Amino acid sequence: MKLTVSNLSKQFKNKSAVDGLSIELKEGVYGLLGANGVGKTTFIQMLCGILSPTEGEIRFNEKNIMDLGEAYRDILGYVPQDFGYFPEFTAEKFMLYIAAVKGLPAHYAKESVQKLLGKVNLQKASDKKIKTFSGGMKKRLGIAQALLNDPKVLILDEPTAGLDPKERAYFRGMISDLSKDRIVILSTHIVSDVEYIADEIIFMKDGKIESRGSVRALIQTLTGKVWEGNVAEKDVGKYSEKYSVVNSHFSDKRTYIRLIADKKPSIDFKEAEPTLEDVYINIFRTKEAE
Ligand SMILES: Nc1ncnc2c1ncn2[C@@H]1O[C@H](COP(=O)(O)OP(=O)(O)OP(=O)(O)O)[C@@H](O)[C@H]1O
Repeated sequence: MKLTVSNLSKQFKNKSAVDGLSIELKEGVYGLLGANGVGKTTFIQMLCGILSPTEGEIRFNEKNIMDLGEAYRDILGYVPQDFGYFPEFTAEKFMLYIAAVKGLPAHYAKESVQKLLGKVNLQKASDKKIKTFSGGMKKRLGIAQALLNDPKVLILDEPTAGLDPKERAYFRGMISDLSKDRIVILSTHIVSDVEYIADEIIFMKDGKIESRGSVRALIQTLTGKVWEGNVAEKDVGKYSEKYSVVNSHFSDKRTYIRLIADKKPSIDFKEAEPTLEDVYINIFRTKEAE
């Protein structure tokens, strides 16, 4: 199974939201990371066949998804950023409604609705109206509806926005469980959402793929380049002008700084273990500086 994106572009008037993007995706979890506005949603909407590209194409197992039409929608699950949740519907009624829209047979729908509500831990809330749900419950319902057709390609756009840390952790576990035999694409600007569950990270910037690889490989690119130290407050500006500062905070009369540099910046610094957050900030900071 593969999803092949070739030279994909989307132009909105004079704005190029996606710009000549090519990638091949196989079974596994992909974390699509990038700051707000880099083109993630536009890319995802094209992957779902909701938006048509200005140029290029997307193929599922060598067939253009636009030509596949309904057959592609049958294998696709999509959790959009904002979902129209029908506040007066109960969770079960909403799921049955989506199952009908997806054309699933009624007897099969009834059974899988209960199973899926269980999977996302909403079984007890199945007869509660959606307007009474917390943000996390709505997100979980969004995932459950996307799974109704047992999709081969599952796409989630900013799925953890508005969730608290506990809900985020629960969500990560759930995605890991779902990833077998599927292509799962998870778009986010939050590194920790994908750090532990993605087989591959795709950094997107200005409508293009800036960098990609496994978490481990990406982190390794910064080995020996991440430093942390405590410096006098008057020197903070000097370091932030010269280096990519990942983190800084004032503590105990001095300022703690974590930065990226090819060589040890001064005797006040010691080498630190790189993280994916460092990679993210380095990519976006370096480019901004240019
Ligand atoms: N329908 C549209 N018409 C004009 N410009 C658009 C349209 N949709 C998106 N854009 C622009 O294209 C760029 C990419 O937007 P997109 O929503 O894809 O980014 P994103 O990475 O998903 O950001 P976010 O996380 O904020 O949704 C932005 O500059 C945005 O303003």
